[in-house]
Amino acid sequence: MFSTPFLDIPALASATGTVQLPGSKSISNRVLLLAALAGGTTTVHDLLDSDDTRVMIDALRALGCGVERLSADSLRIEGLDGTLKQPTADLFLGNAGTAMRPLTAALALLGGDFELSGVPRMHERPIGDLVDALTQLGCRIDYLGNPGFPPLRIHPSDIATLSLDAPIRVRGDVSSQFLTALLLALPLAAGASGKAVVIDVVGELISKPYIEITLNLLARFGIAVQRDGWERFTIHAGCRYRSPGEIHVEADASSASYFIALGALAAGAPGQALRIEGVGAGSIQGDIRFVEAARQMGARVDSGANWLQVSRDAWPLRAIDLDANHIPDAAMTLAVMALFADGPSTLRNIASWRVKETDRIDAMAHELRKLGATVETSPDSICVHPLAPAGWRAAAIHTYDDHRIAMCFSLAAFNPAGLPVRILDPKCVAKTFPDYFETLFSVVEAPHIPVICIDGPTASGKGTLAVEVAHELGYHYLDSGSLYRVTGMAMRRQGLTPEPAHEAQIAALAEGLPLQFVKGRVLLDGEDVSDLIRTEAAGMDASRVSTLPAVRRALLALQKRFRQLPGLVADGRDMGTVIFPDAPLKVFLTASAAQRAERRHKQLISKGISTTLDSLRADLEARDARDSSRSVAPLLPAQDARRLDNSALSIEQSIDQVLNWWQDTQPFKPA
Ligand SMILES: O=C(O)C1=C[C@@H](OP(=O)(O)O)[C@@H](O)[C@H](O)C1
Ligand SMILES: C=C(OP(=O)(O)O)C(=O)O
Repeated sequence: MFSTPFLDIPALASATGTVQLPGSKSISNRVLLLAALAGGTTTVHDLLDSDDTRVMIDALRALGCGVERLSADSLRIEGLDGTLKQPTADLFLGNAGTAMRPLTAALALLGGDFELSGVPRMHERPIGDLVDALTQLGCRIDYLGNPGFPPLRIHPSDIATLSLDAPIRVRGDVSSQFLTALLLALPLAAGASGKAVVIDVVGELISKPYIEITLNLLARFGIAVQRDGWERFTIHAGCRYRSPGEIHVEADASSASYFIALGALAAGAPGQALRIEGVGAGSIQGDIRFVEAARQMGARVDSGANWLQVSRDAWPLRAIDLDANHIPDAAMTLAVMALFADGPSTLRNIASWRVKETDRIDAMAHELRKLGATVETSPDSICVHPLAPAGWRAAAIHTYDDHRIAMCFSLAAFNPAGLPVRILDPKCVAKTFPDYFETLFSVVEAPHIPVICIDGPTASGKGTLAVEVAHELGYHYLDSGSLYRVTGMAMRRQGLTPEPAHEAQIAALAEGLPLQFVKGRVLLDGEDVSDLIRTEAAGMDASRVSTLPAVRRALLALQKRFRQLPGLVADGRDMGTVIFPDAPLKVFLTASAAQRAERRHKQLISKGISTTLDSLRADLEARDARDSSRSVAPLLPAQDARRLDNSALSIEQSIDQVLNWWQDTQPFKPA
């Protein structure tokens, strides 16, 4: 996950490969609650691991439910079977509607004293219609803040005394999650009372396909519900939750929408499609119908039961006019696709957008306008005009702590103007898809991946500076100075010696080195070799392999391969001059020999190695002279490098300077 203040996505061109998507949020949280309400053990596979499921799991644990994590995406749940082990708890439910609404209903019926709260935005998301329905039944719920909104206090009630004779009326026109909450929880009452429970929906039910997910999963847990149109739902008398034992969660169809759009937008080579695995035509999620809308706009989509294959067909895309009430979440993706269409596109009947993670109609309009688009809105619709190539502007997209805004605006990086897109607070994707950007970067190609080169003499502090700049920008990091040392070490491990006779083998080894630089450490195939490559012998081997031309060529190729999305910070001695001569920012870092000698002295003393300042300084000066006068790859600043003398600067000041220079190269105005 990118936890940086912003993430810059360079202009993207094509997309190919396969993505495996994380589990469905809507299915995961329903299954977790149903497994907790049922008796016995349920093993859940392919569960979504994200903020929304974590708050649900933490809540179930706080209620005394046994939850054992088997792996990152599988859990074993010991159900409560109708009896709470912890009848009092304060539950924090973040911004997860699928936790707040269903838990409110379940806890109101289970009996106990609970406080339910969330992030500030959750306290602005309505819950009054659900509380009204539960109050009619005889449950006691107080608002702790504004009436109609969380936080809530739920008081104990006796399930035996609930009024179940008349149908329970619930409004369905603000959120379908109120009806889902009642459907998931009321089997408790139907079971305990031996009476059928009838729910009547008041007003036109929105987001209907989510009710189908609820009914489908209730059936998997042994609860049959009779549905009469979308107005009346009857839960059979005496029903009981029965665990299916094992259950698999499909991949998230709403998350699939970004990749379906990607396939439609990216100019892939003919016959090359983007493959999406884990969800397909057999999905129980309503958002799979995003495929129909994408096809209407011009995507070519092939599908199997649990896979999709997408490529660009019509170009520009065709404008669309759609009642998107059935796909409220995925429809946001259409609003960004509309920028690439042949006319204005309108999405209608989406008033619920206004009460989700943010007011999504206003937020989408505001951010689309920043890209240059003309956008019209009404209380329940949005109309987006396409952008001509010259109309696009580089924008820093505010994400309002809304995962879907962050994800759908990443698609703007396909703009024909070749502009990057800045996504502010990219970690908001943690709600449902923590690795969204990593997954995106694994299948897209960018014509120009940015590189920041930081070259300079030994002990100038370039390693520390480069690591920090990479960290701030969420970029990859290349410590090129360690490459010959690692190659030497890998060579010895293969039983080879630094002789010309082994040159080809060493070069082959060097080119494929499975190297990573993580938090200032050097990892070779996952093993931390940072200290091993710093020995005297490793230094000797490094300088001997560096004289073999085939090895130098192999390492050149290896270094270039570090240039990956979203960008790279490379430190060394010839990054800006030889390896990445087209880098948009090159920094030549220096410090006085006296300063560098002092820093090195402190470093060695802290490691218990005794030495004198004078001798260190003399060594450094001699090395500088050798480095800058040698005929092969002398240590010289690139012509277009910016010089930074950090003798009198703190590390923070140096980082700020480089980040400011970087900002100057970018087309974004400060956010
Ligand atoms: O039941 C569900 O899992 C959901 C229902 C929808 O909400 P509304 O019914 O409020 O539209 C949807 O937007 C949300 O992301 C998940
Ligand atoms: C509306 C959403 O979430 P929630 O489940 O919190 O309602 C969403 O994921 O887009």
